[in-house]
Amino acid sequence: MAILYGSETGNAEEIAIELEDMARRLHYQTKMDEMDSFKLSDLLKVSLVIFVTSTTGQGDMPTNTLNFWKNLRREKLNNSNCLGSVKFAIFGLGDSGYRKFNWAARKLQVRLLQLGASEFFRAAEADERHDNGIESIYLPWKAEFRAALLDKYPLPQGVEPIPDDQLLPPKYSVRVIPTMEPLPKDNSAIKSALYSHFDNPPPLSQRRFEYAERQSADFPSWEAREDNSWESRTGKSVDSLDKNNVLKDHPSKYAIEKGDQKVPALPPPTPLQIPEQVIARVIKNARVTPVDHWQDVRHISFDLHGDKRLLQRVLAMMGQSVLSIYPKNYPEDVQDLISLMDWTNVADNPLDITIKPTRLLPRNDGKPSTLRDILTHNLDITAIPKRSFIRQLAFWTPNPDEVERLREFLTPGNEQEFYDYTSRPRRTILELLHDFPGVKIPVDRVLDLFPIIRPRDFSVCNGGHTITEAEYNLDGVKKEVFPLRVEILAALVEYKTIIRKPRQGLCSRYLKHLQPGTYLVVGINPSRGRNVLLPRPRGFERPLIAVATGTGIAPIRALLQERADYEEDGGGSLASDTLLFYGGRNRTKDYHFGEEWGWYGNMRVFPCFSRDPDPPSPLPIKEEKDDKWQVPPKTEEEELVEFGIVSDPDYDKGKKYVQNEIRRRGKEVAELMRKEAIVVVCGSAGKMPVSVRKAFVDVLRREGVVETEGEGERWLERRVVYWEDTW
Ligand SMILES: Cc1cc2nc3c(=O)[nH]c(=O)nc-3n(C[C@H](O)[C@H](O)[C@H](O)COP(=O)(O)O)c2cc1C
Repeated sequence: MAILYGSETGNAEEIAIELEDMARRLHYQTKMDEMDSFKLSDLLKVSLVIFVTSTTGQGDMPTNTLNFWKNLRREKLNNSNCLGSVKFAIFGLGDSGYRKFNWAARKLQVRLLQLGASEFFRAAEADERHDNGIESIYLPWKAEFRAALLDKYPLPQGVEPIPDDQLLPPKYSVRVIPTMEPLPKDNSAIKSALYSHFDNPPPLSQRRFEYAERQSADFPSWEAREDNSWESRTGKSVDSLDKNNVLKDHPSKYAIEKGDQKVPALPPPTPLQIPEQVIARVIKNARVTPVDHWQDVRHISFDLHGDKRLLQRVLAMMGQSVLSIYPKNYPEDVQDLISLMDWTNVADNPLDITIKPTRLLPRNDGKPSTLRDILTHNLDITAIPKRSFIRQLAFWTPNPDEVERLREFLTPGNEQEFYDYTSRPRRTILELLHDFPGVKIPVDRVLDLFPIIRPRDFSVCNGGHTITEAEYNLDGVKKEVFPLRVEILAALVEYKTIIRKPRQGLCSRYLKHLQPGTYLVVGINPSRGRNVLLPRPRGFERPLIAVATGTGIAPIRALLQERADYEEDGGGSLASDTLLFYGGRNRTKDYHFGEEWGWYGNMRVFPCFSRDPDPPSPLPIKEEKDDKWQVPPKTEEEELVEFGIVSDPDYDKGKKYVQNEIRRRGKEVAELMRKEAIVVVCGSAGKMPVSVRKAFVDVLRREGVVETEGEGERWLERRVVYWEDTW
């Protein structure tokens, strides 16, 4: 059985892990992986395929399915019945707050059926908005699915399912290499990496990175060698800046500072092979909201260095790109886990990893990772524990009370208790392990147990010439590659939970403490909206109606800067053709980039702040003509209801939201809609995009562009470009 998932934040992956565990207990040979790791022809080699996929973007397939999906959609497969022998089932994950609920799963199902595959069990569509989340659909579906498997494909006589309390063999293979043991003969990569960096030079990007570091005037190598205050001051690990050498390759033999290692406050730079990677040097990390504001929003600038071709590609993305930051765990948390699990003696030995999850990125210098490496860079030890983690944990404690408590969480009917212990207080894996001191996870099971850290994506918030404005010289040294400047606007996830513990997202904590001068390895890719928003040259000559709430302004600012450049370059005139609706809480607190909008002569900005006391701007003057909106005359209250301004009293009443403002500016909006504007809506998911779309349809009707709501919807689908990026 193949279990193939498409997942952005790990929910679908967790379901896939659970389904694999179930299938292994029914004696299936399984292969569980990202959809993209599977070729179409591989589908013909397995008896059953389970697809588990979430939906992202606006009804889009997740990133790790895009290759597979592209292959599946190839035109030459049409009418070929090429998947005639494939039997499949689909579990979809979505959020009914989005218009295109569970579209990825639906699209996949339709295409598989078109190509002749048959569905051997009913598809399910889980909704994150459901009271008990995805589980409320998943748990009963899984039970039925298991029963259907046993019914349709019964086990041979005398063979029983493996009970849940019996340990399955590990899926991945991890072994600690004792320091003095001769290296495995069959593993020449490890051998050469350990013994000689000449055989195995680091990739060019790593060498450039090290070169840049050494050239940097603020890297005092002598000071770094004499004491490690530099390390704790800058958070950079000195070791990672050194050339590969025998001292580094055999630290236990040659280490100078034995026993006197100060733990740096921040994790060292990522030594991982990140796809589409560039080196980013932090230039600025400024909090842009006042300290008394509830949310810490950071405006962070980076200079990008790296492969020239990739940098050219970044330029071509014209600000419509996404920076993927790979957060890491803090040394103190890693050490805490190492001590808790009794791994101290092996934590810094190289590991021999032969079978590993696809998403586990190897080191970029070809060297074997140590346990401490993978705990720092690869494994998410502060994630909220999922079911599959707890299930496995019960095997690793000798304490029967702990086993019982762990198993209780998973007993059907105890979903609420599980939720109250894990998600509600946002308890971390590390905290859970402190609650169960009997648990000692063997090193060879770490990859089976811990989830892998996912990169966090941030929309680049600058475009046009601001991308190429970075200094060509770094500390007076001529660079061999030219840096680009990209900026992000990141709202940090920090809050107190019901157990009153302050919480920080893994990436938020990492970003919060990033110091200027720090180097990171990041990924950069075009945003999903790029092709929609930037068709040259016509795209820039079309009017723009932009709607942003909070940090949703990021991709819009990049687009505005790109368009302004186009105009300056004589590409065309955008005069009076841009409307920006911005929604925040308070003008003085979260009007991100508000001071910049005056620079654009051709743009009208309508900011609205839900928590500011200033009154909403007056309703538009009604035209006293013969249109049907005139009769019968309405009271002001009725008018507010009609225009949807108070349609949802709890949400809208007395407040200023972007959708209200769109209705108030109906004339200007309709004028640009008639000129086939590009409409972009960015910010929080849920009610905002739904209300905004409704407001646009109302405006089209009210201004006589269309007659009915259905026509209004069609106008938005076909006559304008309508792009949503909400999360
Ligand atoms: C940026 C973003 C866009 C989304 N778009 C949709 C959508 O168009 N339709 C839908 O049903 N769910 C949508 N969702 C909801 C996800 O499918 C849902 O949260 C799911 O549990 C995520 O699973 P994953 O972690 O495996 O990706 C979206 C979520 C995010 C964060």
